[in-house]
Order: sequence, then structure tokens, then C-alpha cells
Amino acid sequence: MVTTTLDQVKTIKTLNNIAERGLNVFDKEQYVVTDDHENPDAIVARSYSMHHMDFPDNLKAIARAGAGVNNIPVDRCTDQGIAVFNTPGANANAVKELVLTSLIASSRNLFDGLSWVKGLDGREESISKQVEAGKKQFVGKEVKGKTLGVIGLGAIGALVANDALALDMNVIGFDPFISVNTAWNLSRNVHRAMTIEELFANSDYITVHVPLTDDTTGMFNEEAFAYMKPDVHILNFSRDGLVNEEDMALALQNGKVGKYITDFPNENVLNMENAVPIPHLGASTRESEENCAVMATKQVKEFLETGNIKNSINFPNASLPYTGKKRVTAFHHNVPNMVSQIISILSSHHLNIADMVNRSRRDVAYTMIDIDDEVSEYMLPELEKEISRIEGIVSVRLI
Ligand SMILES: NC(=O)c1ccc[n+]([C@@H]2O[C@H](COP(=O)([O-])OP(=O)(O)OC[C@H]3O[C@@H](n4cnc5c(N)ncnc54)[C@H](O)[C@@H]3O)[C@@H](O)[C@H]2O)c1
Ligand SMILES: O=C(O)CC[C@@H](O)C(=O)O
Repeated sequence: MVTTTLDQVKTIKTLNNIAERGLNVFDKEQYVVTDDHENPDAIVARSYSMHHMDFPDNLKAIARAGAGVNNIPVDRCTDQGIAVFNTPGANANAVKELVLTSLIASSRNLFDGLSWVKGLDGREESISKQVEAGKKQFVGKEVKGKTLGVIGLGAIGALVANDALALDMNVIGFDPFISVNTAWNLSRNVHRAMTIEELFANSDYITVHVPLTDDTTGMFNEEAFAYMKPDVHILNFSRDGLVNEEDMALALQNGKVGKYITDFPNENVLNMENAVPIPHLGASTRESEENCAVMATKQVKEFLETGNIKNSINFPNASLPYTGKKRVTAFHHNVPNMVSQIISILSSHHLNIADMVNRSRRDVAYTMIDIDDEVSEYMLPELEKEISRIEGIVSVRLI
């Protein structure tokens, strides 16, 4: 159980290369930022897999500078009272640009053409002669007038769908869980598929932008390919686990799938004919790396210093203006009487309440209570101890 009181120097552990502008959010007087610490207050990471890691009791937050959180054992974090954050939309433009680039480039056989031309030898016949004779093998297809199916209309999918319209493509989207915000931003010229099969059956190109979950794992499989048009191009900038790679290899062999463009190369993919492997470059732009890092570190700093929560994927969002007086933050099970039990402990110490917020999210809840009185340093550990003893409390901080 995490219980802390002191305004001590806090430690941030990085698990990947995090853009400097993001790390600069942590001022040097109050934070130590290092990739080598056993007992950090928070972790900031990108794709590093944390499933094998044990988390120390002192750990309060993990921020994923990016969208996908399948590298984090989120349920275990929730059980330990560790808030997990991501940075929704911060890298969406970078991914969109690479999706549209790859859509056109692979449709024009650009990647194959590039590697062929690099292998030419001009000693016997001029390069230009070989180019003119050989280029017929790379004749491609224009995307104009063709149909793009977009699965998942979140931050990335919605941008891709809207901009594909500007390439004169017909666009069909499928997202049964679309958020109201995204729906507002989506062009009304994006046709809504009522089922994923409708999208499969009508698309010349399919791009997928959903998280990897138990429900989406292997969604591109033999059964799905059976609905698709022959020679469909599939773009996967989401996660490799969405594709059953054995079925994909067969579909590429028999021409059902014409090209498989993926940002997640592995041994299987490298052995697939007509796969276009990209070295996970979707979010690799200076702008996107900085956006993600700044958003992630600001969220962690805010949480450590004030308890306010924005863009957590396991804690409810909650915010109270921070006045600098003592604040109790408690992460607990979403059961009756939690707030009243905390308040009764504060009352028993004659502490008056200035403000409070309580938010829940499925089975868990988060309470912040601002105390209107001075709380002496010696009373803080006692208060924490008493609150943390309430059944259902997972973690408590006094900040
Ligand atoms: N290649 C990269 O570098 C890179 C960068 C960013 C994100 N990603 C991946 O892309 C994914 C999407 O990113 P985002 O920022 O658009 O996320 P997002 O949360 O904004 O959007 C995801 C969308 O998928 C929808 N969805 C969920 N399950 C679905 C299903 N079964 N069928 C259809 N729609 C479904 C959701 O309703 C949501 O609208 C991330 O989870 C991550 O795995 C990869
Ligand atoms: O950090 C990266 O480069 C990739 C991030 C990407 O996979 C994401 O899910 O946001």
C-alpha cells in the first residue's frame, strides 16, 4: 500500500528514450530523473514491456508516452493503487501521415521499386536503360476512386478517414464504441459500416486503428479474409497481435491479400512475401515524440504534486484546484461509506474540510479531500495510517 507524506525530492525512472522537452518538465530541485532507480515515485516509458516487472510500494504512477498500453500490466497496477496514464492523440498526426504515405507508396510498389533500383549495377548497361526496361514490373494502382475501410475511429482512425477523402477515396468506417468527440470531428462523408463484415466486403484497402485487447487479438484471420475482396491491401499501424500471422501468410500466398503493410516486423512477417515491414516508425517524428513526452510528464507531475488525474486509463479523472493546503488523496474500491469513513477520521482530529471530490470508474474510486486547517507534521503519518486501515482503501497520500 502506498502511503506518503513528505515533500521530499521525487524520483522518475525512464524506461525508454523520452524526449528532452518532456523530461525538462521536472525541475531539477524537486526531481531526479534517471533510467536507473530501484524505488521510483513514477515511471515514464514508451513501448518497453513491463509485464515481467515487480513494482515497488513507493511507485505511484506510470505514464506511457504514447497511446497503446498493452506493454503495461494495467490490472496489477490497479490492484497496487498505481495510476497509469497515456497521452491520447499526442502522436495521432504522425501515425496518420505514415499511414497515408504507406497507403500510396505500397499501392505504387514504391518500396519494391526502391530496393530493386538500389541493387542495379551500371557496369554492363547504363542504369537509365535498365530502369526503363525494368520498371514495368512495378506498375501500381492509384488510390483515387478506391475504397478505404478504417477500423477504429479514434484519434488516428478519424484523421486517416478524413484525409483519405481528400485523396478522392471512398471511406467506410467501423467503430461500435466511437466517442462523441471523435464523432463530431469525423466528416459526414465517411460512410458508417454497421458491421465489420460490411467493411471487409467493400474495401480495397483496410487500415486498422484499434487497441490490442482480448477482443481484438487475431481479428484479421482466415474467417475475416474470406469476406474481403481479392488483392486487398491491409495496413496495420496498431499492433502485431491483431493479425493471425499464419492466416496472413497464407492469404498473401494465395493473393487474397495483395499487400500487408505493418509497423511491427517480426520473424514471421520478414518471411512473408508481399509484406511491407516498417520498423515501428508510426510515432517517430520529433513533433510526436515531444508531444507525447510533454503530455506524459505534465500528467505525472500534476498527479504527484496535487493528486489531480487527467488521462488515466485505470483511475477516474478527478480535479480540484490545488491551494497548497493539506490534501488527502485516497484510491479505493467503489463501495459505500468510503468517503464518510475518511471524513470521520478527519473529524476525530478536529480537521475541517475545505473542498472534496469523489469519482468512480467501474470497481474503483478516487477521493480527494482538502483540509482547511494546519496539519502538524507529526500528525500526518498517524492520519495516513488510520485512513489506510479502512477496508477497501488501496493507497493514500497526504500532499
Ligand atoms: N505505430 C505506432 O507507432 C502507433 C502510434 C500510436 C498508436 N498506435 C496504436 O494504435 C492504436 C489506436 O491509437 P489511437 O490513438 O487512435 O487510439 P484511440 O483510443 O483514440 O482510438 C481507438 C479506437 O478504437 C475503437 N475500437 C476499440 N475496439 C474496437 C473494435 N473492436 N472495433 C472497432 N473499433 C474499436 C475505440 O472505440 C476507439 O475509437 C493504439 O491502441 C496503439 O496500439 C500505434
Ligand atoms: O513510442 C513509440 O515510438 C511508439 C508508440 C506507439 O506504439 C503508441 O502506441 O503510441
